Amino acid sequence: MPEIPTAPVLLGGEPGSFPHGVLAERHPAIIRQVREAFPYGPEQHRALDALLESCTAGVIEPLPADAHDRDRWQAWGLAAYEGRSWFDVPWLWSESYFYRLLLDAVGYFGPGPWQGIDPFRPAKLAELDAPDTDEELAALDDLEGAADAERSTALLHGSLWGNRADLGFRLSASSADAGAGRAGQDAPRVIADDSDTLWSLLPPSGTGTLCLVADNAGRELVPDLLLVADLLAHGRVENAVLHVKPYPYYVSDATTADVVDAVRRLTAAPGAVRGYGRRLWSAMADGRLTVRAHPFSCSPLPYAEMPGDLREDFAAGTLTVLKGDLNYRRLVGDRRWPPTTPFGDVTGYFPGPVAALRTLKSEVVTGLDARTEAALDATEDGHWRTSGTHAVIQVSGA
Ligand SMILES: O=P(O)(O)OC[C@@]1(O)O[C@H](CO)[C@@H](O)[C@@H]1O
Repeated sequence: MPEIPTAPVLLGGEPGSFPHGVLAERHPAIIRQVREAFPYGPEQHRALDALLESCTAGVIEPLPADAHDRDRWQAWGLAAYEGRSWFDVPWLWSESYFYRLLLDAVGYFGPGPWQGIDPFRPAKLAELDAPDTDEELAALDDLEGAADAERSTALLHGSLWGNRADLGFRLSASSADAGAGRAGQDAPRVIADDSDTLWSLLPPSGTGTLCLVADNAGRELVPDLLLVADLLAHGRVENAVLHVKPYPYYVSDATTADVVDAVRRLTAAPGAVRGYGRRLWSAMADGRLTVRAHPFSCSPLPYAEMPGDLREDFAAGTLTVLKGDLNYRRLVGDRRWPPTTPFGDVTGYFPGPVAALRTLKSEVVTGLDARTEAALDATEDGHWRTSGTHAVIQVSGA
C-alpha cells in the first residue's frame, strides 16, 4: 500500500507566526469592521464585546443548547475543544468557529429582525460597485473575436488572480501585499501550472459537468462566473455546479445572495459582459447552472472528512475546481507540508479529478519542485507564501 504522507497540523499558538497573527490581530479587526458596518443595538455590541474577549483571551465556549447547528458542531470537534484556548486547537478550526460565533453575535441566525443580515454585505457591495470592477469588466470587450484557447486562458487567469481580491486578507496584509504585488520587486507569478492537464480533463464532446467551489464574492466571483459562462456557451461543458457558502464566512466568501448580486451586476453592465450575464441567467433558469450551499462548506474540517452526499456531488462532476486559499488548505489538509510533497499524494482521497486555482495567502503549499522552492526562499524570505503575489494551478486525478 502506498504510504499516505502526513505533517503537523497548523495551530495558532506560536507568537509571531502567520496563524497567530490571524487569531490575535485579524479577528479583532474584523469585529471592529462589523461594528462599524451597521447601526447595531446594545445587545449586539455586548455580544461582540464578549466574543472579542473570548477569542483573544478566553476559551472556546459551547453553543447554546437550542442552537440550530449545535449537534453538527459537536460532531465537528466542539465536544473535544470546548474549554481550550483558541490558540491551542487547529487553526482552521478556530477561524471557522470564530465566524460562526460572530454571526450569532449580530443576530444572523435569529429569530429576530437581524436574521439573515450579512454583516459583510456593505464591503462586498462596495467592491462589486467599485470603478476597478468596471475596468476589469470592460476588458472583456477585447476578448470578443479572440481564438477559443486565448479567451479560455484569459478567463482562467482572471479567475485565478481574482482570488487576490479577498477582503479579510486586506484587513491585515499591507496594502502593497494585498494589491498588485510589491512594486517592482516580485511580479505576480504562477509557480506551479497544470493548466494543460486541466483543459485536457474537459472532454471535447462537451458533455462534462464542472463543479466550481467558489471562494470570495465580488471581484473573485465575477471572473469565476465569467469562466463558467464561457465554458457553457462554447460547449466545453454541458453543466456547471457552483458551490457557495450557506452563510457569510471569512469576511468575503460567496453566498447565494452574492451570486445573485454578481449575476445582476453582469446583466446590467454595458458591453460584452452583459451577454455573459444573460447566458448565466438562462443557464440557471434551464438548470445547466445550479448553485449548492452545503453545510460542510462552512465546516472547520478538511475535505478528506467530507460527508457522503457531498462526496457524491463531486464524484458526479467531470472536474472539480476549488478556488482560493482556504479551499486549498482544506483540500490538502492545513498542515506544515514540505512544499515538495506531491499534490496528487495529499489529494488522492478526492472523489474525482480536482484542480486548485489559488493565490498563496497562507503558508500551506504542496506540489512545488525543489528548484522553485529554493529559488523563492533565496529571494523572498518566506514572503511568497502569504503575500498573494504567487499562485498555483494544480491538478490531480487526471
Ligand atoms: O480563501 P481565501 O479568500 O483565498 O483566503 C483566505 C485567507 O485570507 O484567510 C486565511 C486567514 O484567515 C488565509 O488562509 C487566507 O489568507
